[in-house]
Amino acid sequence: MSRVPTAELRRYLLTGHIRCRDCLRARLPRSPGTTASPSRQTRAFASQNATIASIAPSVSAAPVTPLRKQLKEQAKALKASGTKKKRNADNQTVPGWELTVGIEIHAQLNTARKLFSAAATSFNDIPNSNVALFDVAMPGSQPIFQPETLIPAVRAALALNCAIQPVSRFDRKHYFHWDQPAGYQITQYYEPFARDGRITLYARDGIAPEDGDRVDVGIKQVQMEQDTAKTTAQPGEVHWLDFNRVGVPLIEIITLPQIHHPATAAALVRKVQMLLASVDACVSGMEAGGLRADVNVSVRRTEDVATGKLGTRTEIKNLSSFKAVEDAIIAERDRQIAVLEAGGVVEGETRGWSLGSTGTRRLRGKEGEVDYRYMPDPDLGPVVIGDDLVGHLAASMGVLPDPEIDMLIARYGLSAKDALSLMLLDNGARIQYFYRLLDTLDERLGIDSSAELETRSGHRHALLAVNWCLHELGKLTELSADLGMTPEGECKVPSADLAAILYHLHKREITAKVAKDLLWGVFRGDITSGAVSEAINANDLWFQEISEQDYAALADQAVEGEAKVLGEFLRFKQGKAKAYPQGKLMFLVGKMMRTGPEERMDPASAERVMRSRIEEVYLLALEGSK
Ligand SMILES: Nc1ncnc2c1ncn2[C@@H]1O[C@H](COP(=O)(O)OP(=O)(O)OP(=O)(O)O)[C@@H](O)[C@H]1O
Ligand SMILES: [Mg+2]
Ligand SMILES: [Mg+2]
Repeated sequence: MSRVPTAELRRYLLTGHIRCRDCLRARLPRSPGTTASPSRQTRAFASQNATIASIAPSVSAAPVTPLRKQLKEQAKALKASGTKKKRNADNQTVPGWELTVGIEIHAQLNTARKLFSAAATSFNDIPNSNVALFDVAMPGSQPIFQPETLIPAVRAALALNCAIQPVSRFDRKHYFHWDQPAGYQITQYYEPFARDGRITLYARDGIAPEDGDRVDVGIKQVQMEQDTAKTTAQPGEVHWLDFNRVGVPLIEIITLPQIHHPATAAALVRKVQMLLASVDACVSGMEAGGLRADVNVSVRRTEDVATGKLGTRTEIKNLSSFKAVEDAIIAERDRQIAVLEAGGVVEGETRGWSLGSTGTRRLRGKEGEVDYRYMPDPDLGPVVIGDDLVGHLAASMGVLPDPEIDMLIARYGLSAKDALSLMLLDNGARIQYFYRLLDTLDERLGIDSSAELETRSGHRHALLAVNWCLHELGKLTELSADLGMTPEGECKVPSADLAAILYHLHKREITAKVAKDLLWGVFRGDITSGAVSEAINANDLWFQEISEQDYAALADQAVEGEAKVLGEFLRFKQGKAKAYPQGKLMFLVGKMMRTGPEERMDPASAERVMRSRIEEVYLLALEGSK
């Protein structure tokens, strides 16, 4: 992130004095490094507030380390410590105990304006450039509810099967922290705009096997509220603040305490992300910070389940990955059980979790819990949502994830796992890319995309497209920067260019190896958009396959001296071995590929010819000689 230009904000925050009338305009640094060390005043402000950090409800001050790196370091540390962690899949239950979890999910709504001001909600702009006077609580400024924020909010609540409330209200929730200039957050709590929802999770969503085929989790309510400023911690107790995020509309989705397994909790958050993306309600997913989860955890002995009374809950705030949700719940469950088994009591408290840790850590206890002094906001009237709006949004909602996954499986022959991955990647944009790619591919292959593709060969090009969308595009991001995927489903590899590559591959006009090289060429910009075929021409990359006779000759050569290997095929034919020796077959194919002109050979053809030579020539000869 670039440096936060503090000059204007400092003036306001420290002296209450501000010059500009509308938005706070950022000033670019005069030269790099000139303002890198913060002024005494900023330091004073930061340290004065440092103690407050420990009681503030949300501080997103963690320095950003790539997830992959964090996980690697975590694995290394575990290996070094000699402690082998139990796999999460084997750690869903503890005999004699029942776990209960309720989740609060905060999601940034996809709107152009903030909740109570007309400032833009763009996050990639220069820090502190999208800040209206109300957003920094300028005395005299007032909230102006932006009705358009209701559109994604209501769509999200409908996707969660909630009852939309005709009248809802905003309250002030008071606490003091630097990321909240007014000293209170405007939120709905007592009269939210949506209640009584439900989310259904299936086995394919990744719920714990103990939950069977499906589990329903109730949604207590969905409320609208303001986001806080973004804090970036710097060395020496200095914090940089970006007020672009202040006042951005959020929804808080609160589930009932009806989840009993850690994997099911993670699956619920994943599904909520997918649902919000499918109705276009949310800007980005967890990996990009658009979704954050707080998990509430309690345990009770199985013999106490019949009493209906839950154990005391603790809350772990601000989890930012699905894995963190599952890991933190497991760690907290085990901690609570250990406390109770040692004869202690679980205290209601707020706890924190950082990636790679093995336990949750206490942030504040119940006695330290802030009294939020909720009160109705006198500057805001009730929000009235008419049936016409609800009806219109319900009618125009589009396909939700479950029917879409069903369709992907039935129509294109995808596995449930691949369908789910496609839906989740790039917060729903990867599947849009897949549809664009498939449309172009269908058109080039002359396939009527509206017709049912029931045969296996009908699925073949779709499966090829899925495979490349998931795995080959995925490989590009492993080694290099991101794909630059837009919400509409276009990226650095235009779908039309990938369609051209896959068209030639599907028609067996190029090899898979050449196709992969072309993909890199397009990604790096070496091949300009629309010029895939020209690149194949220019570099003489067309596949000129050797003849069947050539393949047969290579097969004969590969089989020479391999009597023992051929014996394995004979054993299978005679029923002495149960499984076909596929590994041995591929060994022989490998030999063929190494001796022949690889760029003119197709491994699938080599395999086919080798298999038929074994069956029709060599085995007959072997049988005859016995
Ligand atoms: N005994 C319990 N065990 C586990 N979860 C619980 C238990 N009791 C309540 N919960 C869950 O705790 C969550 C409470 O969230 P809610 O937003 O209503 O209150 P809060 O956490 O006090 O407020 P906030 O954190 O927003 O200031 C819900 O998801 C609920 O299901
Ligand atoms: Mg809450
Ligand atoms: Mg909470």
